[in-house]
Amino acid sequence: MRSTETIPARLDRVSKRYGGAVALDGVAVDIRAGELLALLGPNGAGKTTAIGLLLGLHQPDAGGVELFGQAPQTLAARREVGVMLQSAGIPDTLKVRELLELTRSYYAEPRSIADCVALAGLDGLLERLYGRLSGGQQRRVQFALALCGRPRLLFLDEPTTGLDIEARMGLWKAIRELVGQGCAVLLTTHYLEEAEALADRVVVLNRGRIVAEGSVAQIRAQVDRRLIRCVSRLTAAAVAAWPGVVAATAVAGRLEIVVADPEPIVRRLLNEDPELRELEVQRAGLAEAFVELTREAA
Ligand SMILES: Nc1ncnc2c1ncn2[C@@H]1O[C@H](COP(=O)(O)OP(=O)(O)OP(=O)(O)O)[C@@H](O)[C@H]1O
Repeated sequence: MRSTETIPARLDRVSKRYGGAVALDGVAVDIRAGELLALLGPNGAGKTTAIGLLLGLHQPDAGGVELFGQAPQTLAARREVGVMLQSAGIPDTLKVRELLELTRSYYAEPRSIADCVALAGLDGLLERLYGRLSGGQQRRVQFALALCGRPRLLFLDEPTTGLDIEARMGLWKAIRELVGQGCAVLLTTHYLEEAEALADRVVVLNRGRIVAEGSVAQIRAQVDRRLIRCVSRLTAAAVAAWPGVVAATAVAGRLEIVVADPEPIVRRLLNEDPELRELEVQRAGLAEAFVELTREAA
């Protein structure tokens, strides 16, 4: 049998139902040290359930869940884990410094306050009450609390929601630094550019099943599509019905058309609308692949 002690997190053919609803159906994923795994999927795909199982908050109906080769409820395993969830439940009436000191006290070898401040971008916030911070500042405090115990496994559930661009870039840099130090990270995000920027590996869940898995480049190649953009009087609904068009949408006054083979569609576009402007063709990104993968599976 393969030793699993060095694998920070493992879901081994896990299934979970809530009454009649299947939340996860035979999902197998390992998260390795020094790897950032992005778990993607539309609403209801099973991402939160997967995190809940790994945190020991729920029991699977079938299959196994391990943290560092142990049950997720084990104290020794939990001490290796840092968590930043959507709902934080952090007391409003404590100062940022007090929150950090309290959380650090649970761990054997916590990071220094100065390191936490630097990694999470908390300059000038230590003496402020948590409840009086802006949403983005609170998010950064939550990140600091997740990493202050020097975890070997970090769960980041939509960590940059509500952050401005500068704060988001700062958080990405800190996440890369932690991964570089060997930390394993499970990231869920609705920002596909975040997965493109950070993920070593992507797992796409839909309706409780893995529908695609691999590097960002592999997922993108699995759905090798081109994205045509233009300004045109043609409607998205009309273009969507053309043979060879995978999807067509109107985005901010432009048509965005996903296709496998761009030339015939470009020809037809120019034929049907000689006034068409600002034509661009590019390789489709993770976002387009993701939409198609989750739609195919549905
Ligand atoms: N406590 C619960 N009771 C009943 N059904 C639940 C419960 N928790 C989750 N489910 C169902 O299980 C499925 C998976 O939900 P889950 O929250 O894991 O999805 P998700 O991928 O995290 O979605 P989102 O992106 O919306 O957060 C959904 O159909 C959901 O309605």
